[in-house]
Amino acid sequence: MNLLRLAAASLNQTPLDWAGNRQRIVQAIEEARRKGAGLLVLPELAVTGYGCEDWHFSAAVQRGALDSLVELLPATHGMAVCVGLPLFVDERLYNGAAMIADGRLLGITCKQHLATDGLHYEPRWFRPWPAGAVGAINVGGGETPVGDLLYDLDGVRVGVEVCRDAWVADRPGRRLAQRGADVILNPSASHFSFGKQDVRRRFVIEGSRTFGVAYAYCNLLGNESGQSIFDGGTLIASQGNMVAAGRRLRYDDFTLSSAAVDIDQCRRLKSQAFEAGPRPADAGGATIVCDFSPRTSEDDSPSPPLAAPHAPEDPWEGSADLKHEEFARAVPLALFDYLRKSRTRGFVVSLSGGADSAAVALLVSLMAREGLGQLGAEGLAKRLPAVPGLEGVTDPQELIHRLLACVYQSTRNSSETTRRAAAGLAHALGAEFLAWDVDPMVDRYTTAVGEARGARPDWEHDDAALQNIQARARGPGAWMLANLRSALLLATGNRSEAAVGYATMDGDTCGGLAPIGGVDKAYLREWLDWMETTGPDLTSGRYAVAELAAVNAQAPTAELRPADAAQTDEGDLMPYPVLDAIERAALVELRPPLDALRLVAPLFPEVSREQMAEWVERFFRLWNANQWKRERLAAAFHVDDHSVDPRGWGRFPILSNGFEQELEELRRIAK
Ligand SMILES: Nc1ncnc2c1ncn2[C@@H]1O[C@H](COP(=O)(O)OP(=O)(O)OC[C@H]2O[C@@H]([n+]3cccc(C(=O)O)c3)[C@H](O)[C@@H]2O)[C@@H](O)[C@H]1O
Ligand SMILES: Nc1ncnc2c1ncn2[C@@H]1O[C@H](COP(=O)(O)OP(=O)(O)OP(=O)(O)O)[C@@H](O)[C@H]1O
Ligand SMILES: NC(=O)CC[C@H](N)C(=O)O
Repeated sequence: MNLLRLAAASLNQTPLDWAGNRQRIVQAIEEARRKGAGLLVLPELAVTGYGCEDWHFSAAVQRGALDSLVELLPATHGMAVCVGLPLFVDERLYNGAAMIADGRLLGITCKQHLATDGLHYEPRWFRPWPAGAVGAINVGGGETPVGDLLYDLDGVRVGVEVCRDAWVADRPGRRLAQRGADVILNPSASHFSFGKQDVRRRFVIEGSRTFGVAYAYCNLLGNESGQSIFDGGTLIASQGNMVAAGRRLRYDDFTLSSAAVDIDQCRRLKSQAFEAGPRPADAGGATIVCDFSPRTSEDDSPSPPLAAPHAPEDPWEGSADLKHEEFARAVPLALFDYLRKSRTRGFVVSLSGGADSAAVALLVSLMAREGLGQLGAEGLAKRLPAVPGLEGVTDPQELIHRLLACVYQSTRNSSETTRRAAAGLAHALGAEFLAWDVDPMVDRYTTAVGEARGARPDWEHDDAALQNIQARARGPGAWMLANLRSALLLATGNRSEAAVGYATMDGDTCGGLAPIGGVDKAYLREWLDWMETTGPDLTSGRYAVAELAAVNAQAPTAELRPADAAQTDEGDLMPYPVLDAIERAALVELRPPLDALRLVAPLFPEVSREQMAEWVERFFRLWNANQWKRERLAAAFHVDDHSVDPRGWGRFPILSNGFEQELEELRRIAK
């Protein structure tokens, strides 16, 4: 048998953390060696971190990456390892993946298809490497080939697709297979979004089947640099079957999977099924030959196909509620890494008893529970050295009490229902709960401004100003509490309200981080219902919060107008499911108002066309008027396939003509 034990590791890296990134790389190499692996793939740009932003341009960073690579060489003794780093060649910067074998740097493959989609802006820093081209650079005093390379490790031929290379129709994998690749490695930095792992599984399995290779995929893990979440979730496929799949969304520094693949069987499949045509004479590229053999010991056997294409330890991956499970894991992990990497001591949430702030507090508690479940008390305390007093805390409620403070801030328009819901939820989670009244502050401002202007604001004429002063009066106290605890103030805004600016700037937008800014309100309410009755299947068991009933029973309301106005969000705006449908038509599909109406109207047959036209117009007007606000919202995690965050997915001019002509057309035709 011609067996090779392949390993793929996901790493929780941090931009510019030279020593830490190296340490995790070395730990993964050691673990792979313990598992008997001969070849290991590590994530894209793992040496520097993927999210270095404009510091990718820095010559010092580029030199630091090569120095780090040279330092790593001895750690690869007895193994072949592929690891990503930026590379400056002939006045241009490339996204590279170095292949090291038994301490020797063989070459660096460069990414051919840069990520430009969604929240990726790679072409700002990197250039795509032309297929077939080969160059050279000097690393550590030696000439190293770079570019479109195939590595021949004592007869086992290994090629590399760097992340997006595998997402395009014209995959380099096909040419690598034609040139004789037995194995393709994919070092990735592929951000989390709902359901996306299934796409990755498909191209890994299909790559292995159609190219007749063994395919090993790895990704970054956790919240690397602030906003993007990475799943981890290593994958290894052979002959069209998944043979290893790592666990996703873990709190570890790294995770590793390995599988033994039979190179002879891959070659058999290739000769029987791969439409390679004649071996191309002019495909270009270079094959780097090395006498190091990555093959496994005699007593290994080929790994059998997995029963399901995900980690066998994680049945939640096959759940009908996968989206809810993913949300309950991805955002808490992102919060954990944010807390850890920002070296702050915990979180503060202004808790209203409504859905948004309840969801934010709940996500923090899920972070604490799952962090404790996965890492144990000692492991968790070690990962959060900036938070005092965590040593020996084994009770999740006690842990949450240390990490989360919630405050209810009433005005005369607050109700007993919301106060009780807030107190009940904070208690159920174990969070510290405080309450104070902000009415005196609201009164002071209203009186002072009114007296100075010679007219006290009233509800008939000054509705928005009187609402906003209440939301703003809640800011200073919440910030003060965050300062006192050296904690992060979490903003509670969701994507639906960001789309239409339904929030007070410097009021309920206060905060440094917006955990639910990436999801729409209709989904959030669905998730909260599920959290009340079912909940995720955590390490410590299934976790549902019955006390959410008091939150879920309410219609979303800002509670800013006097009680007799019976204010609701949907009364001010439109039903949230309608808002989300218009948002998708307008922001994802970039449809003008009339097209949006034609798309959305059939989804809600109970709504008259006139009413729907009014809501479509309202959406476009509010969307247009509030770009400036979105530019100032706290950073949100990217979790859905789109977002309204101008730093990431959704860009729009702050000033524009506001669809005036298109809205005129909408009104004319809708009548
Ligand atoms: N293009 C532009 N560039 C820069 N700044 C711009 C601007 N246009 C307005 N502005 C400024 O923004 C101000 C208006 O913005 P802002 O003060 O935020 O207030 P605004 O957007 O007018 O009103 C806030 C809305 O959010 C709702 N709300 C508030 C709080 C909580 C909740 C809830 O759901 O709980 C809902 C409230 O019912 C109201 O409909 C203007 O006075 C002006 O100074
Ligand atoms: N009485 C309150 N005490 C503390 N914070 C409040 C209070 N009222 C509003 N807030 C803050 O303002 C935010 C915005 O209110 P908003 O109504 O949009 O959200 P919510 O009350 O959490 O949910 P919902 O919209 O479903 O009622 C809240 O999430 C909360 O952080
Ligand atoms: N780093 C990348 O190349 C990302 C590619 C791909 N579009 C993804 O999101 O996974």
